[in-house]
Formats: sequence, structure tokens, C-alpha cells
Amino acid sequence: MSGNRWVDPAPFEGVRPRLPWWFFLPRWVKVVSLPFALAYLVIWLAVRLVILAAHYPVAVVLGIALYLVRVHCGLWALVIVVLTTVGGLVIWAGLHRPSFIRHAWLRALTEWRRATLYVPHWRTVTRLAELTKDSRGKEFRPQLRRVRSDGWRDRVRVKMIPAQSPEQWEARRDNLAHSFNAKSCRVRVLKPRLLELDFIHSDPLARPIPAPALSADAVAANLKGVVVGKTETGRPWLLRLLGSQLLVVGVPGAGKGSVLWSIVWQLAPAIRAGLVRLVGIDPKGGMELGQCPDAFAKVVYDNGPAAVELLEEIAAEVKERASRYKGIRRLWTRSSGEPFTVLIVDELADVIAYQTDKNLRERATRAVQTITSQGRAPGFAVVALVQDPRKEIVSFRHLFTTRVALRLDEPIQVDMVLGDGVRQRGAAAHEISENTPGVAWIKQDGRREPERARAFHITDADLVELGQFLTAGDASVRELTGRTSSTETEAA
Ligand SMILES: Nc1ncnc2c1ncn2[C@@H]1O[C@H](COP(=O)(O)OP(=O)(O)OP(=O)(O)O)[C@@H](O)[C@H]1O
Repeated sequence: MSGNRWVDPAPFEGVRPRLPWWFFLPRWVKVVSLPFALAYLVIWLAVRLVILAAHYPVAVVLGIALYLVRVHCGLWALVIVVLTTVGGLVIWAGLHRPSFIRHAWLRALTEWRRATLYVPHWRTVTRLAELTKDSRGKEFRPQLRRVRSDGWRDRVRVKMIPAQSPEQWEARRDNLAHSFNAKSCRVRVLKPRLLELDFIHSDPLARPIPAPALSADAVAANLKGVVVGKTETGRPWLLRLLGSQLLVVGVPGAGKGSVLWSIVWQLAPAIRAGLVRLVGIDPKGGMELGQCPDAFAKVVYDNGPAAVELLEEIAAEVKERASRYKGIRRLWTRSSGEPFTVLIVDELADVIAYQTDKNLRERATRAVQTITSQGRAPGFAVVALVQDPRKEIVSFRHLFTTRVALRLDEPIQVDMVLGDGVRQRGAAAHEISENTPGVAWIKQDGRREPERARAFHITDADLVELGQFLTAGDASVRELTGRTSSTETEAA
């Protein structure tokens, strides 16, 4: 007050303390509920301990064992046990490295990364990346679940908060990768509300993968899963040819040739036995397919009338076989007695888009469309290689059920090849290094998750060997190359 004038006091701006609801309960209610509250607390603590032991089994078991040794046997016994354990681990690693890495090293690494990286920073990172939400004074936080380290990547399971979508996590892949010291991060949906984040630390496909020995067993060739390389998880990269059409896209030097020759390499025994027939078109004058012409029943080194006629011939065969199969079989099988036909077109754009003659262009496009759309059942597969995935170049990309994106220049090209949303799930084909030709992202129709893999490195010497394998008998190939096929090794 100044003089007799009333001055309003400043409004109270402090945060009133929020007391918990049970504080206002009558005293007798509190006394009655106390044993129940204590029992609940004990159960909660026990559950937390079990969860802790499940997340850190190695540390918990080791810690308890060492503690018991120290208490019951003394300090020297503890030192001896520690030295013996370390010695045992070193011997194990020396004798059988893969099992040591799998059962000891990766388990320890998992617990280390969880304890030192993900648990301490999870709350801060999710808050700063705006993946948490405040509602009515309550914070909703995504839960950090199971962590598994594979060495080159950490798989981190996350339970999303209500009303959150995987896209929100996909949009923050880079933020998460940097926050957890990883090179990149991928988001996979395991089931509703449960995600798995892959934090990538190194590239398991950094080294070229040599071609395996040529198999002499023609029947072993599995057209539903031709092994053309290795995936980043260490499994074989299987490409489906039977019932599938394949589009391989990559900038010059991305390694399209290695995908193409890896397919031919694995089909070689079946080609030699007449179970599979290869037909090829190489508009680059034979620069690619001319390296092993013996693999092909028919091959044209041009994009002119001869190439278009070959395409039309195959299209006519597709229709003729399809009409014969009608009502007899729904999908080609070996018992049909006719060879499975693989049409390989190196640089498809030269045949259907860059063709100067409009008439030839339209005829070629029609024929390729017929083969890709109707060839599935009668046993025809197209393996089309192309550098430019734009719609103007290949207007019928959707007809290819398996799409392989090797190194590309721009993110938009990845979307064109693999389809919308696949890049956001981690398939960053535009980020594949120039130093790793043959590395690709693969998307198969019907499978949500894309796969990353590297094709075999088929060298010029391998192509010479392939040519000899296709024209000569096994013995001469062995003499020439000194390699033993996998089936022979098994037989031995
Ligand atoms: N899987 C692979 N592993 C290791 N090196 C590879 C692999 N694939 C290709 N390379 C190497 O990369 C280079 C380019 O490969 P390739 O010629 O197959 O690329 P491309 O995409 O077919 O190029 P272009 O479109 O110009 O024909 C070659 O030197 C080859 O030896």
C-alpha cells in the first residue's frame, strides 16, 4: 500500500507442490493398506531383479560366483579363479574362435553396450529426439527392451508409446545413430508397438566374396533360391527365379555384372544338363555377355531388329507354353520336360527406351511386357539390368517382383527401384560406398523388410573357368583350376 491506495499483490507464480493422492487418505486406511503396499514393493523389487538378471546374465552370474568364492575361499582363491577363467577363455578363443565369439564375446559385448551406452542415454536421447510425450503431467517414454550385439550391429528392441508410429522413428534415424555412436540406424517393425532398431557400427560386406566352387550337381540348382552371394547377416543371398522377374539397377560400376554372372555361375550345372536355357541380349556389343557366350543358347549383341525379334520369339514361346499348360499345371516344374528359360537383358533401357526406331521400341516394350507379365507360370524369368530406373525408361517396373538396388546416385532413385517407404526402413542404396561394388539392397514382393547383401565377385578368370565348365567335362575343369566342387568335397 502507498498512502491509502490499494495495490494488488502479484499473482502467485510458483509451482504448487503436487501431493500424491494417497496422502489425502484417512489415517486408518493408510495403516490397513501398509502391509499390502509393502508386499507390492517386495514383489516389484523381485521382478526388477529378475529383469536385471535377464538383461545382464553374464555379469550377474559372474558377479555372484566371484563373490561366493571371495567370501567362502578367500582372496587368493579369487585370484586363481579369475586367472583360470581368463586362461580358459583365451584357450577357447584360440581353439574355436566362432563359438567363442558367439557364446562369450558377443554376450559380454551386448551387456557392456547396454550398460554403458543404451541405458544411461536412453531417456535423454528419446526426450531430445522428441520421441517422448507429456500428457496431463505424465511423461510417456518408449521402453528400452532387449539389446543384442552382433559385433557389426546392435539390435535394440523398443516398445513404442501409445499413438506413436514407426514413421516417427524412421524420421529420426540419423539423430539416433549419432546419439548412440553408430554409423547408421535402421528401423524394423516386429509386431504392433514393438520395433527393432539396428545400430550399424561396421560393414560385414566390406570384403569381396569369392565365387564358390562350381557344383557338378545339376539337380541341386534350386530355382526358388539361387545363391548369388551373402547377406550382411552371414546367410546366403537367395534370388528367386522360378515364379519371379528380376530387375537389377545400379550406376555404372555398381556391380551389375557380378549379380548377373553370379546367377549364371550357380545355374551352370543346370545349363550344362539342359534343365535351364539362357537367352541373352547385350546392346553393348557383347562387352558383358560376350565374356562367356557358351552359357547362352541364343545371344544377340545389339539392340536393333535382331534383339527385338529374339524378344518377340520368347514372347511367342511364353504364350504357346502357357496355352499348353492351361488346365494341366499352374507353375513350371522339371517334370514338364522343357527347360526353364532365363532371359538376360544387359542394359534394358537400350532395348526399350533409347531405341531410335519408334516401331522397334514399341515392339520391344510389348514383348518384354508380355514375358514379364505372363512368363511366371510357363517357366520364363527375366533378369533385366538397367542404370536408370526412371519411369520414362522402364515404365513397367511393377512387373518385376524382385528388385535389386545396387549403388545409386540419389534417394529418389531408391524409391523408384525398391518402392515407397523402403528407403525409410533403412534401404539406403544411395549410401552404398563406391568401394563396395556388388553390394545391394533387395526387395521382394510380399516381404516387408528389404535385405542387404553382396554378390559373389566373379573375376575374368572365373568366367574362363565357367566357359570351360560349360563346354568341357568336370575333369578338365579340375585340372585347369585346381578347385574342387562342393559336392565332390562332400562325397570325399
Ligand atoms: N561383387 C563384387 N565384389 C567385388 N568387386 C566387384 C563386385 N562386382 C563388381 N566388382 C568390381 O567392380 C567393378 C565394376 O563392376 P561391373 O562392371 O560389374 O559394374 P557394372 O555395374 O556392370 O558397370 P557397367 O554398368 O559400366 O557395366 C569391376 O572392376 C569389378 O571387378
